[in-house]
Amino acid sequence: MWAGAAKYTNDRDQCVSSPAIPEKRSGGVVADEGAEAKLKLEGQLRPHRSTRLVRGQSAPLDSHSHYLADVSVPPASHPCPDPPSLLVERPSAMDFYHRSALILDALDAKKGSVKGLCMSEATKSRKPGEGARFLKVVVEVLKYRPHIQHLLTATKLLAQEPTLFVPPSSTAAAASAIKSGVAASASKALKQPKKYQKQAPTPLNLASVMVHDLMFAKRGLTLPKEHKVRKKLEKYKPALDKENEREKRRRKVATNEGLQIALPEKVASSLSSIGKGKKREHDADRFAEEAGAGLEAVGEIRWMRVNTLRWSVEQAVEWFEKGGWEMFEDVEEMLAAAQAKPKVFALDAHIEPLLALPASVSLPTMSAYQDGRLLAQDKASCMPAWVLLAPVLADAEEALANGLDTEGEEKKRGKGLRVLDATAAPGNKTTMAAALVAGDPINGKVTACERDQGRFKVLKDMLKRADAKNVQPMNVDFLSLKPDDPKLKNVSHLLVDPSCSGSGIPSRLDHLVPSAPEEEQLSRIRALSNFQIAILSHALRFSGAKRVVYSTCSIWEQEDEGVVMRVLGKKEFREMGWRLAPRDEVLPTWERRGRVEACGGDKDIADSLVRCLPEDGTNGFFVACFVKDEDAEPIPAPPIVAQSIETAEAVEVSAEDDETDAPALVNGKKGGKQAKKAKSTVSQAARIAKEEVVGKAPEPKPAAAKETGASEKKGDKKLSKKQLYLLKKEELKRKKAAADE
Ligand SMILES: C[S@@+](CC[C@H](N)C(=O)[O-])C[C@H]1O[C@@H](n2cnc3c(N)ncnc32)[C@H](O)[C@@H]1O
Repeated sequence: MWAGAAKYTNDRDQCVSSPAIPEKRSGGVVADEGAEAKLKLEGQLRPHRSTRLVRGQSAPLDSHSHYLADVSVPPASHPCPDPPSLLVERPSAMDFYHRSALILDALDAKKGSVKGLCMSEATKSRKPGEGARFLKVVVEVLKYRPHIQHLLTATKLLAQEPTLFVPPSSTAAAASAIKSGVAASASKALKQPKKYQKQAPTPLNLASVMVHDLMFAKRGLTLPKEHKVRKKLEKYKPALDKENEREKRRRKVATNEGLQIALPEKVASSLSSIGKGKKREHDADRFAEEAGAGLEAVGEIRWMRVNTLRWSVEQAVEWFEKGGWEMFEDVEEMLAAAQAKPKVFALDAHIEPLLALPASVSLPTMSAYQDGRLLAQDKASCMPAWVLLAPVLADAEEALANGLDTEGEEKKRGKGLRVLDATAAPGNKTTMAAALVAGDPINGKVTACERDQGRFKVLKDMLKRADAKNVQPMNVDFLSLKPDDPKLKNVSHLLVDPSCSGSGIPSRLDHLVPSAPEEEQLSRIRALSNFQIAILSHALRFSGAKRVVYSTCSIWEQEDEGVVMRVLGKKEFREMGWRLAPRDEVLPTWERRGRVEACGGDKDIADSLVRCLPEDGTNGFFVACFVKDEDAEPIPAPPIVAQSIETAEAVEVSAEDDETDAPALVNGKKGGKQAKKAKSTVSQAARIAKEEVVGKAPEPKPAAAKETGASEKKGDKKLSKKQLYLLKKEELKRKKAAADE
């Protein structure tokens, strides 16, 4: 292990907050004051040195003390350079409501998907089952949200109780803004003080979560009976009930469920099993984690990867057959047979360690899933590691078969291969790559980079679960690694699966959140594609790199073929010998390939690429494989595609988008190292994206020069209305063509 790795893997880990406080649950949310008292008795809680709301900002417990618990401040000498969540030490009874409302705020600000944000919030405290509980509560609130907002308006609850949902340190301006009934100005007023505001949910969302529990949760509000907020809210119950009944009559529905936004049946049924009973908590967490990564069953198939670090495909087949499962060679046949017999499975035709089961299969009952011998991973998500490493595996087998097992021939069988996963969490592709290169004859290693601290923890959990001992995880920004670092010179194979829009994942529950205006979406996608180009370009610069696989779970051309064409358009990479691996090295029998039109009409380029859509039984996905041949003539510049001349734009993009995952939050609200790092990533992305057909990225101009560089500035601006119109038209044409197919 090299020194840098140790720094990143160990130091930060020690910064985890004090042990998670067990909670006494009484329903959907948490009431943990009893637990806290118990812990105090047991001496597990650090004594409260000072009572503050935020670090360095003292605020006596005032009349709002009902709202938030006090927070103990770590001693000045605390070794942690980056103290974790400001709420961590002593969550109040309101904590779960508060954090659920923060998730709703983040959703409203388009900072991620429902599942991704729930998981990301849960990783802050790492309580078992918390991700699933957030998911359940947030989805329930979202389903009722329009109705709850109606109730709040009709009963004037927010206006009459201006401080009830406002954190204690908020200014009087906030209170008066709320009184005026304008939620937007209230939340604007809450922007002060900044540090605190970072942790304060908007009153509207906090009220929505609490009114949801008061009105629609089976066990009602889970605050202690004497809690001031509970007592105040309960006074409004008769008025809320009255309005609720009136609304049911008006909408001609008999039950409260009739007031919800409907969920697709599949999503509803998978959610209904979450959090039922303590036994299922672990599974529920896993559900949320997998859902966050877009790994839940798509359509009729549940894809399961045999984790060859713990098991072999042969052992898996034997295990299934012993348990009365019938094996099929063909997935379609298996699905047909599943109508009559649920215990059926099939071997996948494209990816060796992959099995297909009926989507109805119950994972909690499957011991091989519980102990990590089988991992739930969508087929498309297995493609990148397979495409990256299948040729090495084939070479190794051939070399062994031909007796090339001597010292001098080791290279030919891939011995000691070094893989680098640039953007690794939650670790599905990392663990698959690790499994493919582990043990004889390759004995390879994987270095896994993950920039986000919370997601890094998820990555480490996944490595443990998969028993991936040949992986070196690093909590680091991949862009900060030096491609010519001598310690990384043996890295020959890279996985680049950067944050993307996640538009290929059909079950992200995003229909519960109003979609962003189109222009906003377009600019977000442009920013994402610039970021993706930066990460991919960085990977191609690694001195020992020979094969680089780029993938997204997006279906947008701008993030898929668009990125590939813009990278192939760079003279720098063509001169290094980079090109796309031909179809026969990239899942040759997979039928859906790149879009010819998006590849400037070049059929060979399109043929080298793999696309997946939900109708293929997978998530929407895209895979491209770059190979370097330094001895061959550089490939000619590819055709220029309309979108490839889109100008780069340092658009601020939201980060913890999903597990599915977007680049880190760069909206100026996120302070500290993380934000600075992220900001540098995005501006670097924007700068690199400016390199078009030739040359290096221009050095950033001094501020004054920027001001006067009018013509260049023009090019850097957002798309014109005409460009937007053309893009939209193109998109409609494509959608129509896809529908006709
Ligand atoms: C799409 S996810 C990767 C999913 C992963 N490959 C898997 O299969 O489980 C992208 C991840 O990259 C991380 N990321 C984004 N920018 C990064 C950077 N510059 N360096 C390292 N990690 C980054 C995000 O935090 C996110 O966890």
